[in-house]
Parts: sequence; C-alpha cells; structure tokens
Amino acid sequence: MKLKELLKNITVLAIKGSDDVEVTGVNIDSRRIKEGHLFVAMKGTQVDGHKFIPKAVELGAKAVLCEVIPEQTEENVTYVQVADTEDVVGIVATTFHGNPSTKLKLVGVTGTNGKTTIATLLYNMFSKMGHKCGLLSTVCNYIVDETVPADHTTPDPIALNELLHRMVDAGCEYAFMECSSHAIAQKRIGGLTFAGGLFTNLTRDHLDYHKTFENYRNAKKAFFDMLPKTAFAITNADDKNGMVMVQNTKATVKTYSTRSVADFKARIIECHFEGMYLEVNGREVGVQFIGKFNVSNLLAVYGAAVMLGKKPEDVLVAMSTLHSVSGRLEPIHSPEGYTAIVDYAHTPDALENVLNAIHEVLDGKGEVITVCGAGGNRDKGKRPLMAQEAVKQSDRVIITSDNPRFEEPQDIINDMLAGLNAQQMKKVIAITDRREAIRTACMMAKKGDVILIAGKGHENYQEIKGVKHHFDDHEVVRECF
Ligand SMILES: CC(=O)N[C@H]1[C@@H](OP(=O)(O)OP(=O)(O)OC[C@H]2O[C@@H](n3ccc(=O)[nH]c3=O)[C@H](O)[C@@H]2O)O[C@H](CO)[C@@H](O)[C@@H]1O[C@H](C)C(=O)N[C@@H](C)C(=O)N[C@H](CCC(=O)O)C(=O)O
Ligand SMILES: Nc1ncnc2c1ncn2[C@@H]1O[C@H](COP(=O)(O)OP(=O)(O)OP(=O)(O)O)[C@@H](O)[C@H]1O
Ligand SMILES: N[C@H](CCC[C@H](N)C(=O)O)C(=O)O
Ligand SMILES: [Mg+2]
Repeated sequence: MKLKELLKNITVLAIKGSDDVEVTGVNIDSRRIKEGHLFVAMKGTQVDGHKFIPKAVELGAKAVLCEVIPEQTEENVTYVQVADTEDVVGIVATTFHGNPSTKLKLVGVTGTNGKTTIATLLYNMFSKMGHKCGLLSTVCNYIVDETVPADHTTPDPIALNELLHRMVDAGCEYAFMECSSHAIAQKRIGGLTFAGGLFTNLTRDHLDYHKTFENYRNAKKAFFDMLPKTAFAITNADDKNGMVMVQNTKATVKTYSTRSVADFKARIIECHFEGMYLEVNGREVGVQFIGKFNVSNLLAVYGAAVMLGKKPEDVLVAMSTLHSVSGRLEPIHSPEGYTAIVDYAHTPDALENVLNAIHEVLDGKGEVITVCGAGGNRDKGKRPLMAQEAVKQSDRVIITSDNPRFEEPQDIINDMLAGLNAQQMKKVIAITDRREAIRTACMMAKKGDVILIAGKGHENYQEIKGVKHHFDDHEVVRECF
C-alpha cells in the first residue's frame, strides 16, 4: 500500500520525503522491522520509541511516523510528523489491513472481571450456531479453529489488526474480543469499528498502572464513548458504574440485571454443583455453570446474541450446551470425594464472588480450603484485600505464590498477611512453594470439602524473574489425587 493511502485518515503535521512510496508493513517495534515497513515511534512506559528510529531504518524501514522528526534523516526514507503517535497508530494499522473490523461484526467486552468468560462463551455459542468466528482473549486467540497463542488480554494494535485481517480472510462473520483497560488507555483498539460493546463490572484492579480508580473507570468508559451510532452497548445495571459507562455513548443502550427491571433479566430457580436452572426473560433454561456472577455473564451473552439478531429461543438452546471456560470455576473431583476448583480469581471482588458461588452450592455441607497468592510487580494495594476476602469465606487459607515476577515471593505474602488481624491469622498458613501449598490443601481436605485454588486459572506457567517455568494448577491437583 502507498504511504499516502495509509495517511489519508489521520492529521499529518509535517512530512519530509515522498508519500508516494510503497509500504510493505506497519510496526511499532524496531526489532520486528522488515524491508519496506513503516515504523511508528511510540512513547512507552519504559522507553521512548523515537530512540529506535535509526535502528528501524537500518533494518529496512522506508517510512517513519513520529512526533518529532529526527535531526539526522536518511535520503530514501520518508518521515511523517503527527501530534500523538498513540492516537493514530490504530487507524494506520487498520487502514493497512483493509479495515477488517468493518468486514465482520466485532463485539468488545470490557470490565474488571468476566471478559474472558463472556467473549469465549459468545465465540463458542456463535460457532455452535454454525458461524465462522474469531476470538481474542487472555487465554488464547482463535481464527475459526486455528489457535494463536495470546500474550496479552488485548493485543497491540499491529498484532490486533493482523489477527482481524486473518479472521476476515478465513471467512469469519463475527469476532469477539476482550478490551482491557490498558488497551483502551493505550488506544490499541483505535480505528476499529465495533458492532457492539459489553460492560461487566468495575472493582479495583490495575491501580499500579491507572493510579486512581477514577482513571481506571474513565479508561473503561472511553470504550463506550468511541462506539458508533450503529452499535449496541449492553451494560450491567447491577453494577454501581453500569450506567456511568454508557452515559455519553452514541450506541443503542440495553441493560441486564439479576435484581431489577432491565432489558435482559434472569433469576436462579435452582442450583447444584452441576449447574443451575434459570429463568431468562420469562423462559426457563438449564445451564452448566454455577455462581450468581455467571448468571450476569450469561445474561450479557444472551443480550449480545439477541442484539446480533438471534432469536431468544435459539439463544437459550445454544446456551444450555455451553461449558465453563478453562480455569474459570473449573471443578476437578477427587477419588476421596472432595472437589478442587481451579479459578482465575485475582482480584478481591473475584475472590469474594467465587467463594459466594461455592457456598451457594455447598450450602454448609463441607469446609472450604482456599489456596491463593498475588502477582508480583502489579497492583500491590489489592494484596491485603485479597487475603481478607479469602479468610472471610474459608475455613482454612493457605497463602502462597502466584507469579512473583521480579519480587521476592515472601514480600508479596507478607503484604497479603498484613491485611489480617490475629484472630483471622488463626486459620491461615503461608507456604511459599505453590505446589507444596496445593499438596497441603489436598492433605487437609475431607469428603465433601471444597478446595479453591485461585489466581492462575488457565496459566500453565509460573513467572519468576523474567522466566516462565511450567506450572499448571490442574496438573498439580491431579498429581495429588
Ligand atoms: C504497561 C503496558 O501496558 N505496557 C505495554 C506497552 O509497552 P510500553 O509502553 O511499556 O513500551 P516500552 O517498552 O516503553 O517501549 C516503547 C516503544 O518502543 C518500542 N521499542 C522498544 C524496544 C526496542 O528495542 N525497540 C522498540 O521499537 C516498543 O515496541 C514500544 O512501541 O505497549 C506494548 C505494546 O502494545 C505492550 O506489549 C506492553 O505490555 C506490557 C508487556 C504488559 O505487561 N502489559 C500488561 C500490563 C497489559 O497490557 N495488560 C493488559 C490487561 C490485563 C488484564 O486486565 O487482563 C492486557 O491487555 O494484557
Ligand atoms: N461477572 C463476574 N463478576 C465477578 N467475578 C467474576 C465474573 N466473571 C468471572 N469472575 C471471576 O473473575 C475471574 C476472571 O474471570 P475472567 O477471566 O472471565 O475475567 P477477565 O475480565 O477476562 O479477567 P482479566 O482482566 O484477567 O482478563 C474468574 O475466574 C472468576 O473468579
Ligand atoms: N496470575 C495473575 C493474574 C494476572 C491477571 C492479569 N490479567 C493482570 O493483572 O495483568 C497474576 O497476577 O500474575
Ligand atoms: Mg481476560
């Protein structure tokens, strides 16, 4: 594609060189530059990408998009100046890939918890209904049946548009994606056309990055602000911030609720460890999920499917066949008659909800042993709160390591323990080694008990000092059995 074509949807402040050159790719990382690429220099959280302009040119970049044109420039390279590269990178990337989001129906999910669950269930449901679909999620990306490993919840704008392009080429009619607050704030989703947006809930997380809860909320809200008039915005009326999210959106607003009047409404008729009976907008349906929060997740899925034009009765039939998503409230039954539940709860709110869900089903008939930790080099403020939530609803708690990253595991554990008083400490032990912690829980458990192993869900590694060591909660549980 010609550079001038790529620039037609953005405001250019200055240009040095010809815009009639052929561009063979767009990249934000100098290390990935190939002959003929356009290099976009981004000011990051660690380094300023402008520093790598010479490197990018050396590797074959024919054009550079930047905020400041370097003093030393090369003859055969075109330098384009814009006010803010973050504002335009998504637009340029999506233009290069032929605006893939306009060629399928793209639905984004945002909120603190439930994004992976909802996006994955939508992908599973629409695939079962016979459509070719794509999925971009924390666990894995899918182009119809082809898997593409995910290293972010929302990929960077280059990878994101490449994936959407591949989905269009593969004939996808729908794509479902998670929109993390980081991705919205960093405008990784800039330039995309969404058919719909969903909001799950908002509780504390990622304050290391966003600094204040208000910034975090505004990042989520910015997603709804960017939706076009043709889109739908489905929000959770049960969440305090549900209506705030959609207050400035141009999209058609719909609500879901398990408590009050809403466009999409549900209540639990019955629940057990295998699943629940629900009433959804006046119709009954059996689902293979437990937990009130999953009723909310399923309502969001139901609402999106209906807004995408599906008949409510067909949606409910498809919904009754869906299973839990990897590492989300995933039960593993032991030969001794107790149940281990692997779950990705890594925020205070998620822990509270998961433990609620377990108690709804357990109904006082067994004890709950929780094994949990907190990630290193991420939001430290949530650590004591997570320990408190674990203690509140468990009979025994084993505090252990999650992904320590570059922190000392014991320091993270101490931050968690600092949230507890002497009385609470009586039911807590700390075991740094996660494998040992899970083993100990299995030794403590008796018939009818539940062990909650929280925080890592689908992750099959433990990240220690920049190295990902193989570690899988499911595998360790099965070893113990
Ligand atoms: C804090 C954060 O979000 N950082 C993301 C951000 O990187 P950054 O701003 O720190 O970039 P940087 O390292 O300062 O580099 C600046 C620029 O120079 C470029 N560079 C750098 C080095 C070099 O040799 N050459 C070069 O060109 C980089 O490609 C970049 O464009 O932009 C990068 C490209 O999009 C991301 O890969 C990176 O994710 C880091 C690795 C990360 O850990 N992010 C996590 C926190 C994250 O994004 N999580 C969310 C939410 C999780 C959830 O709620 O589920 C997610 O969506 O996954
Ligand atoms: N609607 C919900 N409300 C509260 N907690 C939830 C909800 N849905 C899921 N959870 C809990 O949060 C955990 C993470 O769920 P999920 O992976 O779907 O969220 P996510 O928003 O994708 O998280 P991430 O930000 O890490 O991508 C689950 O394992 C479960 O414990
Ligand atoms: N086991 C995890 C969960 C991380 C969730 C992630 N989406 C984030 O906080 O970026 C950890 O804290 O390492
Ligand atoms: Mg996710």
